Amino acid sequence: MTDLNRSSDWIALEQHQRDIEKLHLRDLFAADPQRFEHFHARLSTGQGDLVLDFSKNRITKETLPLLLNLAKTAGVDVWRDRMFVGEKINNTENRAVLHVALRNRSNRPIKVDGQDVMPAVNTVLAKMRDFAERVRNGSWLGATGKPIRYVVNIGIGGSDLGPAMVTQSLRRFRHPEIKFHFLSNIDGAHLDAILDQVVAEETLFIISSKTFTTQETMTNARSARNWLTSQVTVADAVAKHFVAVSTNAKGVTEFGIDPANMFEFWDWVGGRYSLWSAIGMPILLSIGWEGFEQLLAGAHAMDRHFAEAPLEGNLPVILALIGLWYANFWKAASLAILPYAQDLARLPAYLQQADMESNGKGTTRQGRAVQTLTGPILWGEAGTNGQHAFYQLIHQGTHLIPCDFILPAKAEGKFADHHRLLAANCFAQTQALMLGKTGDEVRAEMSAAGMDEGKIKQLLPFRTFPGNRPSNTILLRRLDPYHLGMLIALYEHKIFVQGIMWNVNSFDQWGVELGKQLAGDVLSGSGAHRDGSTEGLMALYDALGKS
Ligand SMILES: O=P(O)(O)OC[C@H]1O[C@H](O)[C@H](O)[C@@H](O)[C@@H]1O
Repeated sequence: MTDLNRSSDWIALEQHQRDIEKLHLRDLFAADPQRFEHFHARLSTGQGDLVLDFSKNRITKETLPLLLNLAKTAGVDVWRDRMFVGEKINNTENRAVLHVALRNRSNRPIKVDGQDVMPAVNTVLAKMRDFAERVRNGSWLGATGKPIRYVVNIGIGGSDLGPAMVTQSLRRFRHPEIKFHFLSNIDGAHLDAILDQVVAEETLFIISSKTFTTQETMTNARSARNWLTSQVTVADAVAKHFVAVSTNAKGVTEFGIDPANMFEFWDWVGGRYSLWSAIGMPILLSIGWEGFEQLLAGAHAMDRHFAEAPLEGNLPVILALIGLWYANFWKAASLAILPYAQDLARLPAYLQQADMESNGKGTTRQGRAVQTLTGPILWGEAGTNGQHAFYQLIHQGTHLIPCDFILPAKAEGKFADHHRLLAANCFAQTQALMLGKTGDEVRAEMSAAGMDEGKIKQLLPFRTFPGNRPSNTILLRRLDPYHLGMLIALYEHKIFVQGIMWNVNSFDQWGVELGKQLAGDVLSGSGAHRDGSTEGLMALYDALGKS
């Protein structure tokens, strides 16, 4: 395949960027009162509504068609179809990429190696449902006969971030009597802090690990097991207080967990795409089967849209193209995710793994060095908190930071009256970024406030805002399982499209291996890869640790 950045489509986009570089969004809006109409897309199903407003971007009506040409040249639609039929598009691991099968509520057969995966998916879902119902209704008892009141998920990366983010995001739908904790860090402080908040006899530990070999998870699991058996001394304690989610049945059995208490998934589920699988067990325990099914249904609705909608009206495709437009043609290195919903506070962390572990790559699918910038540095924080911390840089700093604002429309909960303020801030920020504030406006404002000319002159440069800073706004009808499913799947497919266009394999993660390997060397004292800095630090660590 020829590099996309040498194609005529790419060159046309470079030229187009130069042509519109000087245009200000203010003027583009003034020139086209219908700009919002032209530049927003919406997925409405019976149950859900998700709107993507991309009008506040540095684009004209020529931009998207040019980007769509590039998407077609890259074969986005062909690769998308290959994913949905279960082809092994994860070429470095020779695996299919089928998180879409986990939420395939139509049950249409999807085959891997000639075998339909749907019966196995449905069997595990049924087993999960049965188990979750017993825990939730109090009929699953701990070893001393008490119902479960605490769930501790032990996992890291994809076996932590998805369930933790979704459980927190769907706080309002949670089981009223069960508390959830997510243990991930190898730092004993994490385990300590969580064990302080639970009662052994009423605690269920879920060991979540695709491989069941991850150092952090296995260490925490062993320590948790020791703690539990020291607290609950009756026979069979582990069987009543530990379940496992994994693809590695052998590892689970060796750990001492009954295969009956293991929930399986498969190698065609990437860790960072696994919350829809048995890895979602904490979500299911928290919100119950109906909620979990809604989460799957919302994602499935987005899958169908992604699979079926023409590229020009396809939300994940549009979001991907706009991201690529900034990364490759404006050299914007980062992307800020700004959810205006406190319950979505972990979404940026979740998307960091989803996006950066997927597209943070420098090697093409064919094994050559990529020639363009690839996955963005993703970061963010819930609004309005971020406004009082880092938005300064987004408004007046020297970096171009494209932003995704995310807002549920429905005001809910005990203090729903706050929601108007929240929404007003969200809209105002996107507007401020886009419009900025001209010198004339600042001057008029200051003189209206009675400021003298000397002061006005002095402060003018500091109080002007350049504006022309781009953002998308994603509006959800409400924050519920269905809409969250839509939202997560939107980003998953966005990442997919960008990975195809950058010609990287979004579904491996070799980049995390070296650190793991060296940690092993350091621990064993083999010193195989030692250097002066590391030697020095380790010696001081030993000395200071003993002082
Ligand atoms: O689920 P596990 O096999 O324990 O893996 C947990 C995580 O660790 C790995 O190092 C990868 O970077 C992640 O993609 C993965 O989600």
